Amino acid sequence: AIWRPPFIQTLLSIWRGDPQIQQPSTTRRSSPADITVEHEEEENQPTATMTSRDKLSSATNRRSATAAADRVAMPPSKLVTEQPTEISTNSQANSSPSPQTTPKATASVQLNGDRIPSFSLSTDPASAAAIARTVEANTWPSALPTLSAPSPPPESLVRHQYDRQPGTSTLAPPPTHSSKPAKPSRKVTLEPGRSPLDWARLANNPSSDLRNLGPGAPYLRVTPSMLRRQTGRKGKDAWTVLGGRVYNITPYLPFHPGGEPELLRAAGRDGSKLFGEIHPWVNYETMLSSCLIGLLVEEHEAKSTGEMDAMD
Ligand code: HEM
Repeated sequence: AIWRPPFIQTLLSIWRGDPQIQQPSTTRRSSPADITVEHEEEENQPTATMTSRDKLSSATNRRSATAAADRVAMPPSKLVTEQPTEISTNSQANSSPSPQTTPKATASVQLNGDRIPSFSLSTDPASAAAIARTVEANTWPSALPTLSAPSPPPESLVRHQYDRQPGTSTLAPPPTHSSKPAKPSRKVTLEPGRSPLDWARLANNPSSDLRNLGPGAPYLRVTPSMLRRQTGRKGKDAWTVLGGRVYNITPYLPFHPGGEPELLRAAGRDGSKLFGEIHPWVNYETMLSSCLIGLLVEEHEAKSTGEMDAMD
């Protein structure tokens, strides 16, 4: 083989129309084998004047000479020889097998001025480390969107939106005095004709004897012993004491909104405290005026019906 300067060989290759020489790729690794294949196809065209041995010898000499010249003339790819320091230091990761099975994006940082990373699919285990170090080095262009996840909403907003307590809707009207009381009602369903108006009509009828003492009977001085016998049982009327006065509550029992058993709790004794605990606003004096028996007196004070008339 005749020694020729490298640039001469390069010019010859360009003149021959070798695509590998005319359009060198910056991303593909140029190897002498690649170029040799091109020449091999070209040189394998047989001629009539060459023997098979001459053709073999000629082709071999040309290939070796061309490959040697290309190695000198064509600098290796920068991606192969000029790896960043941080990537080349991960040769240990290259040698050890990685359990990663899915392809990962790899960063190849070009050091020709613009530090814009490019990515390609690869199973190289050093790629992840290269990406991480590239990001840490803040080489991302500012125009590219970041991959950071949006921050979650504040805990207070989540709690107010999804954990609203019943009855606290912002659409509900503000609480007023017409709202139901917290204590459940203990009223009972009364029989027809037992309404407060029915009671008022009956109580104001002069022909009604709600005292059950006979027509024109005077007011009585009632002793505690007399009161205890008026329990509403064994055919006797139910008397109670409200504010020192004795009333016959027997005719009112079917009209009592709280039910007869409730009203009978005060029968035969002083019901003032019990009454005041449940409904002190009720005007019992007016409602039971026609049921008045007399005054509660001490045991020795009960003398005559004449004194009972003085209660008026
Ligand atoms: C002293 C024994 C009495 C007891 C233990 C008693 C008990 C009750 C109870 C438990 C209620 C239902 C309260 C509710 O949850 O709404 C009630 C209602 C009522 N009671 Fe009595 N009561 C007594 C005497 C009387 C008397 C003497 C009168 C009148 C003559 C009366 C008139 C009423 C009225 C008008 C209501 C309805 C109150 C309302 O609409 O809020 N009670 N009573």
